[in-house]
Amino acid sequence: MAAASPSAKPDKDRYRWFPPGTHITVRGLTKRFEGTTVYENFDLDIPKGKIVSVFGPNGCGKSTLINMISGILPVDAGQILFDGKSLAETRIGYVFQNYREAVFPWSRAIDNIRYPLRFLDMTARERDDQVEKLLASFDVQLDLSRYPYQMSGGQQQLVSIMRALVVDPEVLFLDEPFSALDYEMTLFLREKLQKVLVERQVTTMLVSHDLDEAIAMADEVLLLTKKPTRIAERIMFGAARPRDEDTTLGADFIQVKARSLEIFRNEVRK
Ligand SMILES: Nc1ncnc2c1ncn2[C@@H]1O[C@H](COP(=O)(O)OP(=O)(O)OP(=O)(O)O)[C@@H](O)[C@H]1O
Repeated sequence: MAAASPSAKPDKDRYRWFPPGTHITVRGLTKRFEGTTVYENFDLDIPKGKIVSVFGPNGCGKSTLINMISGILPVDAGQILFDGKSLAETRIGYVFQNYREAVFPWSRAIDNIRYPLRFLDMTARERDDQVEKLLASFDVQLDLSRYPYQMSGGQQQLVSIMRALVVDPEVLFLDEPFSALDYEMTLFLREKLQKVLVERQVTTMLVSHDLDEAIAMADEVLLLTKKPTRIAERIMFGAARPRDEDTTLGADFIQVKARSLEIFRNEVRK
């Protein structure tokens, strides 16, 4: 007899059960907008310390998913836990697509980066150390005394990524963080971000419209269906890191991309 899937368990157990190595557990998630059901009784497990890319048809609810998990958007029903803890007990970071609205125009880069630390119970010295450590991990040349208007879009997004990471988040959410940037800056930021996330073992959910990016950044690609949204498939991608443009030329990448495209096309045709 086949093993019972978690969703076949009685509700009481389903809410408690999750596979080893899981960081985020989503159970029975339901979300409707004006009569449209986006998620209905949706379950998801996100592994600890891994990068999971979220990819799917237009409007299927990629942003809605990470916004609900990160607490930006209320859920209609369901439970979300982080290592069994609530969101309030978990340190998270969030990077928005639109960095222009995310960075504070009145603050220098360094003050933007430092900002979230003021909400943590730390001494001034500890805050400085935290910022220093982060800057060292990124290892980039950036004049931190500049204001956002004196920086390129890519530099501003870099600042907002650093601001999200300065609190040493257990979980990081990114909603199309590179889609407004030019290709050169995108490649540069992907490389830097990957390095820091892997070093710090941050559990990461990345929404991307770019399938190559979704795969190249990910340990696992979460492919979603059209609404009401379910998981179409989860595909592991185990290529060595650091990954760069050449990663997308490898046989394993091409295989994962072909399978992802097949699922995506099937969904879009429905
Ligand atoms: N505040 C809202 N009010 C009404 N409908 C909404 C709201 N936010 C999202 N939706 C709808 O919910 C669905 C999912 O939206 P969401 O932005 O999460 O999808 P997405 O997969 O991230 O989209 P895209 O591929 O366009 O980035 C869409 O049909 C969208 O129109």
